[in-house]
Amino acid sequence: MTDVLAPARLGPVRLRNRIIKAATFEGATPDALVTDRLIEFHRRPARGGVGMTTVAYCAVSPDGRTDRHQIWMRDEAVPGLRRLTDAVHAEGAAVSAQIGHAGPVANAASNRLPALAPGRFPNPLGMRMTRAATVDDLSRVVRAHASAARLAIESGFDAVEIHFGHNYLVSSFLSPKLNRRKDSYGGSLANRARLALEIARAVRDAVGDRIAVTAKLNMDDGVPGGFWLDESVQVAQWLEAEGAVDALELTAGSSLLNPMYLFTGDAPLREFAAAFPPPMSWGIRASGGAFLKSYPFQEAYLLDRARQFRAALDLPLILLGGITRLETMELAMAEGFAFVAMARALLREPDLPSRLRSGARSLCVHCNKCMPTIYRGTRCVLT
Ligand SMILES: Cc1cc2nc3c(=O)[nH]c(=O)nc-3n(C[C@H](O)[C@H](O)[C@H](O)COP(=O)(O)O)c2cc1C
Repeated sequence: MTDVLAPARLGPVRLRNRIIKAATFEGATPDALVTDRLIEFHRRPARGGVGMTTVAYCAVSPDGRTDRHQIWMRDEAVPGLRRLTDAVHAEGAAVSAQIGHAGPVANAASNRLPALAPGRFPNPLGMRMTRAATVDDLSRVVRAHASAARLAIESGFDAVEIHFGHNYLVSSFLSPKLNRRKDSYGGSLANRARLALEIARAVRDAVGDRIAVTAKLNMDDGVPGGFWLDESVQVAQWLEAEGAVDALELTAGSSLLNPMYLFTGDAPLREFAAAFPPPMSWGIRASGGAFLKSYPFQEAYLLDRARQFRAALDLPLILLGGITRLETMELAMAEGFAFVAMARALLREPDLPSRLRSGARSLCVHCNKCMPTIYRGTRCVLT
């Protein structure tokens, strides 16, 4: 059986094992540039034994950030990113840059730029209306992904992960609920998936086989009328046919409409509301139960859905979602997944991978109180 702790190939890159640190926005880039704190954030899981860590989030343009404190890929960011990738490599791990455009999840007020979306609708984070993207906007976004991927190579990254999930821009185009366009980017699934495929192709053309390309794709949005498995499997098959990605990481949920669906576990309503100034905090508290719905946590809670992709594709797949134990990783390997990705368990214990073989158990309790810390420096509140 495939050993999750043995070296593996991800496209052109060799990883020392099959455990990937999933993207968790670090809240460590106040000037939208790399800081020592961001480097330390990634050095820890690298030293702790992951095969690859993922820097989140590297927006492809200033309006593609969820807020103005996030890095966007530009020449000025390269020297800092180079220091970061050197630090991770020195620990023996590889490093991926999550690139993407936040679309309707962008905070327009913070960015001082409109949030792009398939159409015009309220953007709760910036308390503004989104701007319906024109075809020219979309071409600019496609080119920006290619350029971000080229900068990732220049910065020493081993991979880029394109964000196709969580109702960020591409995921909002995939959603039949959010995308009501009448042009060639709306309507049929082929039209709603056009942006995803154009971006994947542009990124692959830009990087060739110099680095690995992965995409983090929503299997479902967790929203009535949203993007659902049957459509997502088809999009994954189109991505496979394009040969544009070396692996797919399977996720779920909507940062815009149902954030807890991403995570499962407790909904940290009080802590989340406290992360915002009034009147946002009052609004969150008032509508909290509806916005921050809690779902019971289960080990490998995305596995049932991910199996449908495993059955329909040859492409290497990365299983994500509530993976905390070596047995679960072994199960994922036995079921044909090529990698596993972990987020919260590695915030709790960045060195967990190095202790798995000796029987270590994760101390993460899925309280999700790490989630609202993204505004002040992402961390596990229990450490
Ligand atoms: C604090 C925090 C920040 C996150 N930030 C991102 C992000 O920037 N991009 C992303 O795609 N997912 C983000 N996620 C989601 C994780 O990558 C992952 O999909 C989710 O936590 C489920 O994995 P887990 O059960 O191993 O935690 C974040 C999760 C947490 C807890």
